[in-house]
Amino acid sequence: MSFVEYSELIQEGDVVIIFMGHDSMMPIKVQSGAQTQTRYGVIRHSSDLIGQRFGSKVTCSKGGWVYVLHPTPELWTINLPHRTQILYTTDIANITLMLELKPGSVVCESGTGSGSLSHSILRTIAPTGHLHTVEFHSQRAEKAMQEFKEHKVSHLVTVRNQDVCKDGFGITGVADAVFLDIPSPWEAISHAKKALKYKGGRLCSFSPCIEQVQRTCEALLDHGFEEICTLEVLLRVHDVRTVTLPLPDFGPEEYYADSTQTTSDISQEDVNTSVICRTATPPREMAGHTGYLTFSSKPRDQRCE
Ligand SMILES: C[S@@+](CC[C@H](N)C(=O)[O-])C[C@H]1O[C@@H](n2cnc3c(N)ncnc32)[C@H](O)[C@@H]1O
Repeated sequence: MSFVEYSELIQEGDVVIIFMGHDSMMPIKVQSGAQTQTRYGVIRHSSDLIGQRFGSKVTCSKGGWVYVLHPTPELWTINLPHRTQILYTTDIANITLMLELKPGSVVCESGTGSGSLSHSILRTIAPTGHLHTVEFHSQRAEKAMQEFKEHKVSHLVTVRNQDVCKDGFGITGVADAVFLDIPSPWEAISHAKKALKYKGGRLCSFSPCIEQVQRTCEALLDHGFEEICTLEVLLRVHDVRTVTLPLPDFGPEEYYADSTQTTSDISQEDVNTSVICRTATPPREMAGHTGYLTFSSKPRDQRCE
């Protein structure tokens, strides 16, 4: 199992997502001889998991069943152990699109945090790209390295335990894109510029407060970045329900005289009845603020042509 390649069968050491419902999942590491307790009973790793197909239905000791899913970055984001605030898939999808990430991209990221975004970046840039991720909290950097190894993506990522605002990303002129999720991104813009390719590249900074956005935009302008644009991505979940609606009033009966349908074709019952239909309504209020995403482009460095 790897986060960047699909495997058919579950093996010792794999991470498996135990799916008990859309809002009830947990990640487990498969170890022969180990057991995992669920509300449906025990799952025995040796007999119930190892050698089974990813996606199978597994019956637990109390007779209930769960699905055993192959991990994906999306499933990891909603199941990972939180060491920090994390980015969720709605923002991650836009970051991936707007940074123009693709297989082979070289990307810089800081801070690594809990590695939620890192896993999505890695899946997108595999098999030939590379992620340089910088985290100044030593235990978080250590834990991220360990997870990348367990998830078989460590060949695609370099974790540096340093302050990105002081020491930068540790590379010069090779990145296609830079992503910042730190409290003072404006202090890292010069380092981002240095890390990006001489022919240019894309930058994104995530900040929850508009004052942080303002300072970052000023720093981006000072360093010659172009196409600066800030987005807030809101997930609008529509509520699907059944409603009863009165039939529309098409006016007095004589109006039917000109139509192909005559009044005798329409029964009084039809005219007076309501229709039952399925409808979807958006929420009246949106309490979904995560943060602002500020994107910009570094233009080609004229001096290096
Ligand atoms: C909100 S978390 C990042 C979460 C990450 N984007 C994710 O999706 O899991 C911010 C991280 O940045 C780190 N950090 C803050 N300032 C930093 C700096 N100057 N250099 C390196 N890391 C920094 C913090 O230690 C923290 O782990």
